[in-house]
Amino acid sequence: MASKLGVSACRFYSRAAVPPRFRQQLTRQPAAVSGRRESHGLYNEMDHRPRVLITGSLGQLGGGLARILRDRFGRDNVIMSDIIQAPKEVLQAGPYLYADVLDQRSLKEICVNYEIDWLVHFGALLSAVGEANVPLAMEVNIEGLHNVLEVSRRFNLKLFVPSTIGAFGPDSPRNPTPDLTIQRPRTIYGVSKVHGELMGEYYHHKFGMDFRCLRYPGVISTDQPGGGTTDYALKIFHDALTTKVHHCYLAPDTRLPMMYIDDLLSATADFLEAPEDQLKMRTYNIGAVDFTPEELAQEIRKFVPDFEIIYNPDHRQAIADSWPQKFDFSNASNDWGYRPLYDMRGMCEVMMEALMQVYKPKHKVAELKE
Ligand SMILES: NC(=O)C1=CN([C@@H]2O[C@H](COP(=O)(O)OP(=O)(O)OC[C@H]3O[C@@H](n4cnc5c(N)ncnc54)[C@H](O)[C@@H]3O)[C@@H](O)[C@H]2O)C=CC1
Ligand SMILES: CC(=O)[C@H](N)C(=O)O
Repeated sequence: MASKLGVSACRFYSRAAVPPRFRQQLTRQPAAVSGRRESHGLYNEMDHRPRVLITGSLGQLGGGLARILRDRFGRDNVIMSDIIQAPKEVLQAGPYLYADVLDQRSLKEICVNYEIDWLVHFGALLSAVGEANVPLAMEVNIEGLHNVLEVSRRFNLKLFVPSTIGAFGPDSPRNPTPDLTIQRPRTIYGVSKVHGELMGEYYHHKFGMDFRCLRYPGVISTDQPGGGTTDYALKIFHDALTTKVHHCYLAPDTRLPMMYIDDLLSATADFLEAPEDQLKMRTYNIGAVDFTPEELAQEIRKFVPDFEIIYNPDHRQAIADSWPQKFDFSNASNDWGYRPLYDMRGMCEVMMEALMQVYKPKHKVAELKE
């Protein structure tokens, strides 16, 4: 497991903007990725690696994806962006820009000036935060999506937009939830994500856009989550290693699909690179495990035997009760070879190992079991 720890145990960040002088110095190695547009001169024309822009990249998922894509395509070919100031580590790790997805003109400028080929659209408000501010969620998640769709159409970009288990609702089959079924979500987050799936597929059929979408489950990592309904499954690990008590806002038997971040990031990078002829659909479910808070607490007790969980369900319970309990991701496995590596035990081990590096000096934890 040790080799995997570095992937998720910290965030990866870079420097503020790429000045023109820096861009002119860029030289890149040839590689076999087709579909690269003609260069207008700032970059080496022999380089066929894609240049990728990630919006909303300072959240839970963006830094990790940037690191994987930089390993594959080169440091300077992956441009992180967001509307907040980046920490020093981000600024040192590669290009970082201010980019507001509500500003279509500046997105266009970035795509032209940096010769962007692929756009990964992570800028969003998650489920719990979205319910607390519906007008802002509509702006960022719907108007922001319209902007990236238009920019991608205009400049012939490959566009990746993640969706979520939250794109399903109480009328959907919940155990398991297939790719194609009833979707009547009850949150603005879910409504905006179904809208994103349908708009992307429409742009694919109408304009031939290479739109790709994965429906993610709750993502487990050591990082700070963005304000979703599945966030308890991250905080519980920190609490287990600090106070040894977790106050859970969901009921003990609330089952939700989840996956460890390393699986999610490799799947996303592989899906981005999958040849078009392998894709029978544009939107796929992916997942790995599903568990309840009580099952997760039991697993954590193998590492911290006196760990306690106290249940106080709040408004997030209704959201969780309307979401899938188990995801059917067989189409992703069959069509483009998706295979998660982490089961629940492996995920708990890697989380505990990573967080013990952070908390161990202050807290004694049971030895990891073989
Ligand atoms: N983390 C998870 O468990 C899951 C995430 N997803 C999706 O994956 C994507 C990324 O998720 P996370 O990294 O977890 O989200 P996050 O909430 O941690 O980060 C979102 C980022 O978007 C940025 N943002 C907000 N308004 C913006 C604007 N106007 N312009 C540009 N950026 C803006 C925020 O500053 C933040 O850094 C989202 O679309 C989310 O819906 C889907 C399912 C599960
Ligand atoms: C599953 C998600 O989309 C996200 N983590 C949330 O809980 O809102």
